[in-house]
Amino acid sequence: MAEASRSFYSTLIPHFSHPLSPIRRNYVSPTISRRNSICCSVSTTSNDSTIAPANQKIPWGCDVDSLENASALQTWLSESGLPPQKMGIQRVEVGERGLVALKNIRKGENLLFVPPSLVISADSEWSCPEAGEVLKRNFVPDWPLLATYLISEASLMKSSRWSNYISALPRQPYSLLYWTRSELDTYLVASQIRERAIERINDVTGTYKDLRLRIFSKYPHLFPEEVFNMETFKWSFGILFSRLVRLPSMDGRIALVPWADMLNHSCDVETFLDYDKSSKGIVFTTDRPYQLGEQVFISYGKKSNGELLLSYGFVPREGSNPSDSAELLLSLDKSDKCYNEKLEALRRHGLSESQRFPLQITGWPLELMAYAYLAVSPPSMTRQFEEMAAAASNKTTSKKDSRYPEIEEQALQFILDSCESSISKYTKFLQGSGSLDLDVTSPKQINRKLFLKQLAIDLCTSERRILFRSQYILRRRLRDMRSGELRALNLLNGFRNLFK
Ligand SMILES: C[S@@+](CC[C@H](N)C(=O)[O-])C[C@H]1O[C@@H](n2cnc3c(N)ncnc32)[C@H](O)[C@@H]1O
Repeated sequence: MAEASRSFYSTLIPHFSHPLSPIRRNYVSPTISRRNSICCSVSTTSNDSTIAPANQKIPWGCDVDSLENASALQTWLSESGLPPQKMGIQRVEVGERGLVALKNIRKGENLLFVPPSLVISADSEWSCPEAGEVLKRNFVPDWPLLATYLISEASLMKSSRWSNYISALPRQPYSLLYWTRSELDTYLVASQIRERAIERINDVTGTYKDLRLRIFSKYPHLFPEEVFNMETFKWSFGILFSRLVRLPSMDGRIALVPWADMLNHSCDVETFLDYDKSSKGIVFTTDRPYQLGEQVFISYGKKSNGELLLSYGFVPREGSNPSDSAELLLSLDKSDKCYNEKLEALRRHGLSESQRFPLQITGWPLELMAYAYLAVSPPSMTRQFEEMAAAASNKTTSKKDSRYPEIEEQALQFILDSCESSISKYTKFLQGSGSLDLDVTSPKQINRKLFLKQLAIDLCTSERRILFRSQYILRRRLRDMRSGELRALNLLNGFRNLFK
């Protein structure tokens, strides 16, 4: 459940990179439910899955709302050293299963303690030690290592130490990893999160293919294809994306924390899981009081609605997420006389001809403005291309707030045009999708397609709202700027007439 976005909280994580197949680094948004949030169904029946046909059923895990497996997990955890807790697993309104207060809880109270012996990390012992040694000898990084570990332990069923934990994990975790390419293309046509989902799917596919080529194929007795295949990797990565925790007090180590990973996300809370050095366990302290029976939440990090959909498969209620953002795509004009010079300058700073920038309801980043200056600057400003490109990159060292008054109006108009073309894509999708308003909290209640469509509608509505706000601000600024110019021109003409 961590996020390795730029801010490294102990959040539940989506971002991984692996040296086997280098991940493409994008400009990451700095910051991404109706009544209650709704999740995406993952039980795909179509066979146009981007990764692999989803016809092979994962033989482990349970239905996402299974309380039976969750209570077996609770019993096993208590027997294995989990101290008595102030919360219990129950069916909940937000997130299907979750943790609920078993007594009144004060603000600032420590609500959870999971000993390190019950945590899964890259250092965990393998039931099949030989398999673990092979991966470590090949310097497989933490993300793919943990994904392989999870499959390896899951395949051992009852003989794995983690059998009760794995049985309580969702058989089909929610996330955009489970949307087929045609679902992404149809429902997320307007949103930039579609690109992020495709990149992520490609990264997972690439990681699996690299592991297969370099390791699994060489040790088929340790990694048989019936067990270690694309489908099982999709499952294990889905679990990692939606449940992994980054622990700041352990140098940002990533881990699966059974029990703690039953906590659902709320945009209203700011508490995170972390390792507590004095009590030597994973803890979390409440930032508000809870009453007996109330659902307890943590924060998965300051993520936009799109990022939450991407990794966790749900979209918070419109306007309820202060970290929400919508990505705006800006591109250089290919017919620009200085196109090549601008592109080279961008490339020198790790950028390309098209870049995504996050817009928030409160405004947009300086990098976006710098990119816009570069995009509209005339040949006479060639000498400034370099500093504009540097400011457009997200490197903290470059000066970002340079202003170029002579092209400010064109830059703002350029952003406005991109904003309006993006709005029209959202509007086309939303109008085409009709006013579907399904009051559902479980994917089981509804046909998969309708369910995904509703998620897409929720996402697009919230992203378009941010774009509308930016459009309003941009139009107002341009209007003020132009009326100011007009006034100055009138004044000048007045003087001229006077002297005539
Ligand atoms: C770390 S798990 C939390 C426990 C999970 N509910 C379970 O029963 O296994 C993260 C998953 O919980 C669900 N979830 C968490 N917060 C949610 C929210 N605010 N709204 C809807 N679903 C949520 C999503 O399915 C997400 O992928």
